[in-house]
Amino acid sequence: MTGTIGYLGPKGTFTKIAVDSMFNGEKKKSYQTIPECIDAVSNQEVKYAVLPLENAIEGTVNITLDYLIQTKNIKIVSEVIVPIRQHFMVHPSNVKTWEAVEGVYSHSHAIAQCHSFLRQKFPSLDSHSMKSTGAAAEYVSQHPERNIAAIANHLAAKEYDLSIVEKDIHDFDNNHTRFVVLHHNETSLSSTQLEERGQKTTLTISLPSDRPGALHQVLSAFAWRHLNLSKIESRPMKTGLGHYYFLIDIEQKMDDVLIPNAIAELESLGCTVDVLGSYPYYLYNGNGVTLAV
Ligand SMILES: O=C(O)C(=O)C[C@]1(C(=O)O)C=C[C@@H](O)C=C1
Repeated sequence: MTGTIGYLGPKGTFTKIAVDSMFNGEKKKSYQTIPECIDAVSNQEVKYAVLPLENAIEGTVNITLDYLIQTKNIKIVSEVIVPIRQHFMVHPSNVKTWEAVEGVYSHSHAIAQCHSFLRQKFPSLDSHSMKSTGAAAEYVSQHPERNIAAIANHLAAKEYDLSIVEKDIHDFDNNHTRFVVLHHNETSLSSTQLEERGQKTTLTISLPSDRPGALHQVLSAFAWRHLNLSKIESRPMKTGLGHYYFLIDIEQKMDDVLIPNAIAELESLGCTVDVLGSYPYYLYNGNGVTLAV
């Protein structure tokens, strides 16, 4: 694998952990926002982009999904699932006063993953949404004069010299995020560092309007072929109230018969189907790969 890899940075983000678990030795370039990173892979400024798609507590990262769907020339070529541990951190000069912080900074998904902790410990604390957890940690490190905190991971604490004052503040233990690797063609990408956990094919399906039972017919095209679905989600098409498309993950790779025939059946019902990718997925458990901080 050669070529630059784009990711949601700066240093110390969860996406940086994901990108390092998949790519070792390649040049990496951080982008401040998800759309900028998607544009970079679409314009071939970078070869691959790694971005968060779904979190076990907070659900889909809508901005990744929406841009992925709108940007027609990129596909999901691989996926890595990363455990997410959120910590509460402050500038070292504020360690003694951390229980009186006047604000908390983080990515909106990270704040949402720690909702119960924040509600119980700081019922009236202002939370500020930042472009990433890494950007929040960087901001807190640059403002020692303010008694503020960031929610971020242990690498961010190390990177920006912050002190973790409360560990593992996410509301549920089994916190994981799916990160997708995007590329401007359809060739799936295998990791040389991680063990494969399975294969998936992701489709978007828009239903014909005003057809009773259309969703039932869509699902039965998969059911009678014994195609196992691991996710179904609806998203607004942004063309008007009540207009949705469905995002479906099939738990197998694209084959020559079953999935193409299911798609043909859906198209004959008047559905529009797009394949967002057919790719292997991996679990990074923190072992076996040395992460470059
Ligand atoms: O802000 C980061 O560190 C990210 O990599 C983004 C992101 C997300 O968008 O969900 C990734 C994983 C965590 O779920 C929280 C934040």
